Amino acid sequence: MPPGPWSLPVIGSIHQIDPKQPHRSFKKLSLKYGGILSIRMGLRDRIVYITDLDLINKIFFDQRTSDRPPLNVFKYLTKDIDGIGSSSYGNNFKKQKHLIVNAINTIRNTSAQHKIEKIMKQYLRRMSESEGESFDPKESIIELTCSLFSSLVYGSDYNGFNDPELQTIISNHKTVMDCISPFHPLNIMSLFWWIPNKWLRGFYKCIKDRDIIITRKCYQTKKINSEDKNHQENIINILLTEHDIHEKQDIKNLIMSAWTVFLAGSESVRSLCLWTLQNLGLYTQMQNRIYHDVQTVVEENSFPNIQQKHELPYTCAFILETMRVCQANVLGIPHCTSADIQIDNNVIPKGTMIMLGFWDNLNNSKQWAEATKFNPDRFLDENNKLIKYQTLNSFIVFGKGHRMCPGSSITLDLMFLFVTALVKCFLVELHLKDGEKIDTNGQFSFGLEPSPYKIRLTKRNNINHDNFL
Ligand code: HEM
Repeated sequence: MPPGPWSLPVIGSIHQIDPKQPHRSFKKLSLKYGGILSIRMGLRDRIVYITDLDLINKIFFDQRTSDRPPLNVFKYLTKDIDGIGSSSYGNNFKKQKHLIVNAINTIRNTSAQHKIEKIMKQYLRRMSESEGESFDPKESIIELTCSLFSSLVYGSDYNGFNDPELQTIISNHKTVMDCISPFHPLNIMSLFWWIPNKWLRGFYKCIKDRDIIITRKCYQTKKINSEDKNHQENIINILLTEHDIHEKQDIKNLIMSAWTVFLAGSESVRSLCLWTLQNLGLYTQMQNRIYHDVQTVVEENSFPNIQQKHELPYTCAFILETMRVCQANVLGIPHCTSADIQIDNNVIPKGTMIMLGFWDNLNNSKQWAEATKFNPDRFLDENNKLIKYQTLNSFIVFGKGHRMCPGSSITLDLMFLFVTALVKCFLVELHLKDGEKIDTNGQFSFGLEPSPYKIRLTKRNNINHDNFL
């Protein structure tokens, strides 16, 4: 095993990791032990942490490092059904991933614009009600993202954010995300999975609710009106109708994969929306530039269209730079070895969990000039065209290779419509008390999200909100 800190009985070296900023603790350890190290957290075997970019890229493309660790929380979440996020690398995984990638692409080409536009309008109408007041945007962003992904994945068409089913999904989602954190007591001390406790009770209730809701969705989705198919298309429907299903297990796997897409998508986009709002408020000149570009490209009182992404490269660069500096998945999603392997002179046994230094590489001066500076222009070439992020070796925001995120393109579509529509309607300002400074370090739960902050939205004068919304 690679070198690493010594460990205490029971807790291992968990005391050396700050649960609010684990990526910074891991960075400190890597300065001492190098680009690959091992550490014991709690009662579990040593895990391997890798921050060396060349090694990370090898991990992404090696089948033997493309399993997921058998974490208790994943096991109970998925009930041992092989959904896309948690299943081991193999034929079933490859089939599921292929189906999911195709389903997401179909949605992008059919209903995405219609669905996102409809829900963004609900969100903007809601924001107009609190116009001029200062507020914490977190709750409304959770409602927005859960609503968006309920629509994209299940085809849910809620009449506003107060819908009781949507509210149940939101509250369960919060509980599940807390329990998934690698630093949650349930994941550090596996003992808690067998002793009755409040976390377990909350967790099981969410899983029960989820199963009831998804089952209902699967029945409802069959009723899609074929005349308006394009607008109503959703991921569950595509998966269940367009692919050969030979056995019951296939259906279970597909449904679990769709739920994973809901969970992974809504959670990552939620965090990204919050970072984006914060950055729009922090960098007002950049917000003005985005606004000016949007006014030039998007017609008066028209809602922006995903196709206009190509005409608004600075807006896309702003989104990519937010992802680089404010990467939510600071430690990625853990990988696991499926065989004994040798990495950089170290023998890593089969079944070892591997965590990757995403944040470290995205905020490292070795990879990015003036890495700590927020500078969207780094994603534009000399002709002001957007540089393809796929060509940048160190832009590992979505991972690469076998376990790469299947939601990368739809994330950019969603974020593009979020930023352009919001900025077209409102001036976004941070609300800070006298002398107050914003904490840009963020707080870790499952991913890294901004510490609480308040914003104020002011309506743009030259837009007719009634026509636009
Ligand atoms: C801010 C946006 C997002 C970021 C930064 C992000 C990042 C990531 C990362 C780093 C991984 C793990 C890669 C690895 O293990 O090597 C991942 C996996 C995954 N993401 Fe995303 N993601 C985002 C949005 C989305 C969206 C919108 C969806 C769904 C539409 C999605 C669905 C998934 C799924 C299902 C996996 C598991 C893939 C697998 O295990 O093979 N993500 N994502």
